[in-house]
Amino acid sequence: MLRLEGLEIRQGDFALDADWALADGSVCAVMGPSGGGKSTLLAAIAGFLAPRAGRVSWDGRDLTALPPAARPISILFQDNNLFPHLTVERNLALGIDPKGRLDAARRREIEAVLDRVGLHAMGARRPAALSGGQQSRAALARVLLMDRPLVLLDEPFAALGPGLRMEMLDLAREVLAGEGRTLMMVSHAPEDAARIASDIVLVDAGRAAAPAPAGPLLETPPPALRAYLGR
Ligand SMILES: Nc1ncnc2c1ncn2[C@@H]1O[C@H](COP(=O)(O)OP(=O)(O)OP(=O)(O)O)[C@@H](O)[C@H]1O
Repeated sequence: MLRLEGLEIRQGDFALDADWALADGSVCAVMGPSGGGKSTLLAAIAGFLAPRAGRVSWDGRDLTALPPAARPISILFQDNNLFPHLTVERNLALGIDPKGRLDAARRREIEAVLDRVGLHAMGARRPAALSGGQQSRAALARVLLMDRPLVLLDEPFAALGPGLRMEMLDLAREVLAGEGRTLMMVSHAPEDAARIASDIVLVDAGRAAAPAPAGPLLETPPPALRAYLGR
């Protein structure tokens, strides 16, 4: 279980506090006004930003002092973080081994995750030879291969058209949350949250509120969320 205990994040003049836990297997949308601190919250959980006070823990283990790579977390950003000069297969291999080694067993493992995300036999291509949606699938395949229990999505599908974005959200839920992983995703689109989120964390006015069930919150949004949803 992810737990944020008395977490205080400072970034220049900007301050954000959080004190809550997120149940395992949740699909949690992180919502709130622009500049409210959604990406900052994810960066602190992932370990790219050291908090001024408090702890980030997973299953009771304090992660606060650990570098990002040592945390049970993978993070997916909008640009997908695929190296353009490397094949999809090599990009995926780098997700689990800093040297990106490819032996026969590793190749089979990579082929299997590529199949799961709908990229059968595309491992030899470079990212430029894939469509935008296929690149998103490759990035998702790398997260699958990394097999960490907490996955943070910082608007990875925002550049895709609405139909394709929904397809990718469904796929993310199916292949990631479907196996018991916990998902947190920053989203600007209420329909994203309505589609896959079990919970919503509202980030506003210097505070990341505790996760609350998505259905009731979207149905009767509090003022900060209503403004954000444009209602
Ligand atoms: N490196 C930095 N130094 C100082 N302040 C920063 C830095 N990066 C971001 N900020 C500030 O931190 C606040 C939160 O930014 P953040 O990107 O987390 O917001 P967000 O909710 O993700 O916004 P958006 O929805 O626009 O992406 C903003 O006020 C921003 O100006």
